[in-house]
Parts: sequence; structure tokens; C-alpha cells
Amino acid sequence: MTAPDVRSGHDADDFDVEEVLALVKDSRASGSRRTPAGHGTAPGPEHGDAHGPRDPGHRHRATSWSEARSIAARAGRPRADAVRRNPVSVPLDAALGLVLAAPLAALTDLPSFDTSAMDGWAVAGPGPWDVRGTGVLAGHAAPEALADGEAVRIATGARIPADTTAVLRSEHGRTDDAGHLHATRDVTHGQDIRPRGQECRSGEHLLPLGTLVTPAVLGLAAAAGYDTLTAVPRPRVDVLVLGDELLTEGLPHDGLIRDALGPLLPPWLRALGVEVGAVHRVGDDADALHRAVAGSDADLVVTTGGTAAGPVDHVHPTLRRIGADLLVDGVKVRPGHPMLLAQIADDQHLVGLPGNPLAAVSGLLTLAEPLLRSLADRPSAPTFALPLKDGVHGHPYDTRLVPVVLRGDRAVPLHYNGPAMLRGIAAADALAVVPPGGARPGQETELLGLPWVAGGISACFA
Ligand SMILES: Nc1nc2c(c(=O)[nH]1)N[C@H]1C(S)=C(S)[C@@H](COP(=O)(O)OP(=O)(O)OC[C@H]3O[C@@H](n4cnc5c(N)ncnc54)[C@H](O)[C@@H]3O)O[C@H]1N2
Ligand code: MOO
Repeated sequence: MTAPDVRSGHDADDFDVEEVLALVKDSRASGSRRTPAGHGTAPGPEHGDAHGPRDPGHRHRATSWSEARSIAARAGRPRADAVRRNPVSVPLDAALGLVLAAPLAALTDLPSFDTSAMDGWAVAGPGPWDVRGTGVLAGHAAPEALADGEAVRIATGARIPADTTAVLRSEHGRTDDAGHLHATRDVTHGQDIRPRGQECRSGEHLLPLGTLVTPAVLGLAAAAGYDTLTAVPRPRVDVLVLGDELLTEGLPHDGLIRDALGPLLPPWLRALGVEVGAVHRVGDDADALHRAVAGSDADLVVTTGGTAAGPVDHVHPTLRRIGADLLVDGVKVRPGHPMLLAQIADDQHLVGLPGNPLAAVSGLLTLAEPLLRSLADRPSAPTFALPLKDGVHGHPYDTRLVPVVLRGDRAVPLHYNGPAMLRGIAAADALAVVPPGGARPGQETELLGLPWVAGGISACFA
């Protein structure tokens, strides 16, 4: 699939925005450099790999990026022995982005009565016609039948009087001094009449189970008589933000920093079509984290920070304490490699996002997005790929996710892509999936689109 050209009209060398977008320069990333052993050069600290693995065994436990996504997607599907999440009845104005859990059948004929397709006159038989005094407007009760040789003014969408043979458009008729209507074009039988049931008959199958509810589906459902839709329930997510160092307002001071993920995650999750429940700041308090996880009844708990092995990294100990099943414990992806996925109850999961903000975004897209997509029964996102304008250093063993802007038919890597940086992703249209070893300039590279880019459907969820 080709990428949406969200920046058409901009030249790839249009550098007035370069400062803001911080495009990768050749001096920073000029394609994969190979070591004698055949591995790409590990990126320096500015490329997001300041730290080694958490422990010597970690690399062996870590899951490949694509396998991690598959595991997350599988975790969201009902197990063979489990009941599917019960469908819910959702008012139309809350159903956007859900998936139909029952086929949509018409509750009425469409149109539900013979309708005028144009403003003009309803006429009976051949002209000229006598014009009735009172016209017919849309939204009114059935008008009186026409006699042969009679016409009546009619509006688009109004009910057709019985015995009408055609509708004459206002621009195709004129009335003479005696008040008779003459056609200025040939009139064919039935012209500009939309007959009842032209689009569908009551009971007719309009859309299958599994259809994504788009704005157009909402419109069709309303037209076909629906006030509510039977849909797969919207997954519910609780967000737990860990870290004593986080401020919720003002400037950083005294070693404290602003919480970037509290503001970032809930709207991003909503853009993925989920309902965000609680957003709790639980500090670095192991008991508070345990209480918050144990007390959540959301389908998914997302934690931020505390995934590594520092003295106040409480996510792993908490998962052990509640007897969770670790499905993914570390992923071969940069940034974000300490991310994890655990099953914490029969129908409940936890995604642990690393605290570094871009690493958290990486975890969101790698683990939370596929899981939530499966929970919501939404089909896989279409994948797309573009050649990279510049080369990107690779990690020797791990996939890299690198923010890019789309310019014409190329993806331009952005420079500020370190794990603690949001400057690149905030300007980005997509994340490039850079394979281990790196990517050369011009290399076709898979892209993960961001939900709000190019007016994607997800933009409507927010
Ligand atoms: N010895 C090792 N240390 C670290 C490793 C490692 O492999 N061995 N991995 C590093 C990597 S990679 C990452 S990513 C982080 C993951 O750490 P945690 O998930 O435990 O996160 P924290 O330590 O709590 O925070 C990391 C960093 O991010 C800042 N942070 C946290 N939350 C937020 C927030 N909501 N908004 C903005 N910034 C946040 C926090 O202050 C830290 O600077 O571990 C490395 N260490
Ligand atoms: O540095 Mo860490 O790769 O996960 O952000």
C-alpha cells in the first residue's frame, strides 16, 4: 500500500521547517555500517541505546519485535475455552470505531416512500399540465393523488403523490400566462422519482458482522432506522503513572521533571478506540502499585516506568506478587526494550511501558495496540512501506522504531529519536521500523502510521 501523502506540496528539500522537524543528517545516520562480524554499528547514546541489557539473561528472554506484536494480538483474542466478550448495545453517538457484533439489517425500506429526487413538479400523464395551488414539501404527510394532466410543485425529498408519472425539474419546465406547465425537455416515465425500497428492503442485509463503525456506517444505520448498534464493547484501559520524580505542572526543578506520559497516553489510547478509565499517579510506592493493579477491573492496565531493575522499579515484583503470567518480558526493540506484557487475570492484561517517553510510545505501539485491536475485534491495520530518504543506523540485534515525516513518496527520518525525547515523535507522521543492522538511504521500510495522520478514522475517536 502506498503511504498517504500528507505533505504533498512540500519539496523534500524544503528546509524552512528543518529546524523544527530536526531531520536526520547524513553525518548522524548515513545507512548501516557493518562491523567485521557482520552486525550493524550499535547506535551511540543520541540514538537511544545508552544502556546495556538489564541482566545477562535478558537478551535471551527478550522477544523479537514482530513476535511480541503477534503475542500481544493473540492475548487479546478469546481463548478456545473462553466466551467472547459479550456484545453491547451502544447509542449511535458513542459507537464510532467499534466493530459490529451483529450484521446490520435494514429496519425499513430505503427510501421508505416514493420520493422526489429533484425540486420541480410532480406531473401525471403527458403535458401541458394544470398546476395545483399548494405545493408538496419534504417531511409532510401523504399528498393528494394527482389527476391525469395535473402537476404540483414538489421539493427534493418530498413524498410523491399517488398516480405521479414523473418529476419535472424546475429548470426543465415553464408556466404560460394561463398557468399551464410546459416541459422544455422530453419527459420519460418515472424520471427523478426514487421509488420506495430502491436502496434496500426492510430486513435486507446491509453490512456484515465485523464491520468497523465509521462515520458512513453511523449515517447508514441512522437512515436504516437504528438508534443503537450491537457492537463489540470498547476495551477499557486504566493508566498507572509511576515515579516520585514527576510533576504535573510548572517547570522542572530540584531533580523533578514534568510527567509527559500522563498527558500523552490517555488521548493516544482513545485514538486507538478505547475507553480510558482511571489515570492514577502512584509514585514509586510498591503497595500503592499493588493496590491499583489489584483494584482495577479494566481489560488492560497500562503502567509507565518502573520496568527496569532499579531500586524503585516495582512492576516485576508486583506481577510476581499477584501471580501474573509474563507473556513478554523485554522486546528486541529500541527504544523500549524493557517493555512487558502480562496476563494478570483470566480476562485482564497489563502492559508495562518503560518510563522514557519515546520508549513508552514504542511499547504502546508494540504491545498495547495489537492487544487492544484484538480485544475490539478490529482488523489488522494495513501496513505500508516507503523508501527512506536518509540511512538510519541500526542496532546490531534489535529493531529500531524511528520517527519519520512523510514527504512525497519518501520517509524522512527525524533526528530527535532518543528514548527520553519526544521532539521527533511530536513532529512525526509515522514510525519507521528499522531492522537490525540499519537501513540504507532509499531502502523500502515498513512504517507504523500514527492514528491522527492524514485524517485517519482513528482521529475521530478522540
Ligand atoms: N541497568 C540498567 N538500567 C536501565 C536499563 C537497563 O537495561 N539496565 N534500561 C534502560 C532503559 S532502555 C529504559 S527505557 C529505562 C526503563 O526504565 P523504567 O521503565 O524502569 O522507567 P523509570 O526508571 O521509572 O524511568 C526512566 C526514565 O524515564 C523518566 N520518566 C518516567 N516516567 C516518566 C513520565 N511519566 N514522564 C516523563 N519522564 C518519565 C524517568 O524520570 C527516567 O528518566 O531504564 C533504563 N535503565
Ligand atoms: O532506552 Mo530504553 O531503549 O527502552 O528507552
